[in-house]
This record gives sequence, C-alpha cells and structure tokens, in this order.
Amino acid sequence: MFKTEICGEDYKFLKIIGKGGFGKVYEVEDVLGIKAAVKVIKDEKLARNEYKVLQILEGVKGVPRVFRFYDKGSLFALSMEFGGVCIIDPESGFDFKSAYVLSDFAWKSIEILKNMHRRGIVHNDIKPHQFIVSENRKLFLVDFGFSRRFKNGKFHKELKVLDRKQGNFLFASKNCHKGYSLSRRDDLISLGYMLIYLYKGTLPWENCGNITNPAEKWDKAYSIKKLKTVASLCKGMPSEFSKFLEYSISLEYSKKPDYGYLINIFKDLSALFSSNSNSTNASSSVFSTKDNWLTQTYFEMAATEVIDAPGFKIQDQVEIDNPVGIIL
Ligand SMILES: Nc1ncnc2c1ncn2[C@@H]1O[C@H](COP(=O)(O)OP(=O)(O)OP(=O)(O)O)[C@@H](O)[C@H]1O
Repeated sequence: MFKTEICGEDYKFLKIIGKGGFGKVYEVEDVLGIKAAVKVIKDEKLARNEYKVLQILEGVKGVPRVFRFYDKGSLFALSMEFGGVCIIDPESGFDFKSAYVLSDFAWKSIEILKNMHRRGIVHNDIKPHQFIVSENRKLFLVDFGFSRRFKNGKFHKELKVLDRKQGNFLFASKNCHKGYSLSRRDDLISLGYMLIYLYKGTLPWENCGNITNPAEKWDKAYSIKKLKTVASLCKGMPSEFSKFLEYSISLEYSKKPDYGYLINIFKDLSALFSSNSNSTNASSSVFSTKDNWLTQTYFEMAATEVIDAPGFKIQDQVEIDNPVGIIL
C-alpha cells in the first residue's frame, strides 16, 4: 500500500500501475491535480542507480523527467513524470499487427535509444513493458534500474564476461546469454526481438518461461535462440524487420550503431502505409488493408503536447516533422 510517509504530503495515491520484480509503481497526483508516477523500491542500490540515470537523461525526449528521490531507510522511492499506459495494455488500443503502427513505433523507439545512448547510457532491459504511451500518444521508455554507463570518459568500457544474466530471457540478446557485458547493440537486438513479439504475439523460446529454475530457463531459451535464423524469426513480416535485426546482431561490442540508417528503414516503411491508398501494394507489405483505415485515424493526432509539473522547467520539445501515431 502506498504510504503517505514515503512522499509526505507531496502526492495523493490514485492507483497501483505496475508491480515489477523490484517494487511497485503508483499513479499519484499532486495538490494541483497533476499526475505523477512514484516507483517504490526496496533495493537501495537499484533505486539510487535509477535516480542517477534518470538525472543523466534529463531532457531526453521519451524519458520521463525525474522529480525527487525519497529515502525512508528501508524503502526508497522516486517520483517522475507520469507516462501513461503500457503499449501492450489493451487500454492503449494499439494494434501492432498494423504495419503503420509497428514501423512508427519502431523508428521512434530507436530514436529514444539513440538519444539515451548519446548520453552514454545503455538501458539493458528492453521489453514491451518498458514502453508506455500517454493519452496524447507520447511514447516513453521507463525502468532504468539496470541501466549503466557504457563509456569511461571518452572511451568505451571493455567487454567483460559476467557470471550473471540480466534482463528478461525472452528479449535478451545472445551476447547477454553468453554473459557479456551489454552495450548499445544489445538494446537494439532486444528491440528487434520485441518487434517480432509485438507482431507475432510470441517468440519461439517463449515456452521456456514455464521452466521454474532460472538457470535452466535461460539455458534452454539460449539453445533455441542459437538455432533460429533471423529469416525464420521474421518470416511473414516485411523485410525491414529482418534487416534491422541482422544489422543489430552484426554490430561489434563497442561499435556505434548507424541510427540514421535504422530509423530510415522504418520511417520509409511507415511512409509506405501512411501516404496513400496504394500502400497495401507496397512490395514489402504482408499486412492487411485495414492499415489504410488506421492511417487515416492516426493522421488526425494532435501535435506534441508538453506535460509539465510544478517546479520544473519546460524542456524544449524537438518537433517531429510529420504527424504520426506515436509522439516522442
Ligand atoms: N513514469 C511512469 N508512468 C506511468 N507508468 C509507469 C511509469 N514507470 C513505470 N510505469 C509502469 O509500471 C510498470 C513497472 O515499472 P518498472 O518496469 O519501472 O518496474 P520494475 O519493478 O523494474 O518492473 P520489472 O521488474 O517488471 O522490470 C511499467 O511496466 C509501467 O506500466
């Protein structure tokens, strides 16, 4: 239960919006009725890490602004900008089987990762639950508990082999299974698996989730991942998705990804579906004609709205030139 002792009189509790492995996230509102999210965490190190990372990422479009850190001895909390609902929550209303929605989501997620990486941070736990969307379709990435700096000053950190796995077995890269320290490529690979999952609703190693022993679960999932080619994973999807995953997997540990190339892959694909009624004749289309209908609806979306909270300076919002489904 959300206790007033955690945030004093700063917020009124509205509801629980997330129960993760490490704590709970609450939807709250301040005295002015402005919503915020409060994440309560038991593990001090994780909580402080997330707060620090969010401070480093202050102003990055698509990352919630962090307001305060609360230290209550045995419980820690951080208050941040309220992002909305998870993209896979039925309430969000997204149909990721639509080429327009999926490719629009893809390039905007890559844009968030690009801007986060530019600040020297890798997320390390990319999965659908970490993407949330506001009522006005602003897309946010959350949960920076496992995030790390990948550089020491100017130089990329050296690759280490760790004796632990981190993140989620479903979306973890094969590098993660090998115990390698994670870098920019791994955020992209996890996003690649995630795009397939969003479209197909499953991944071939999903059943491993039934294995109760964590080490066995990870090992079994890895053995299946090793056998699956990118082509077989992306079968039935536009070739852009396999291009993205192939490229991300091919990256060396410390190589800076060509984000522009990746963003354009999906911008071009989404443009195919948003431009005109010929969209379903597009060579890469394997999607249904209802994409045209979706395009019409999505084009009516309002431009980016600045969500602000008292005591916080308004960040400059970088305009996106074409009005699209999900706003960064
Ligand atoms: N700023 C936010 N605004 C709105 N909802 C949020 C926000 N931050 C988190 N949530 C919701 O709470 C859920 C859990 O948050 P988060 O992933 O940060 O917690 P966690 O304990 O690390 O979870 P897990 O162990 O599953 O990774 C998210 O999936 C999201 O639905």
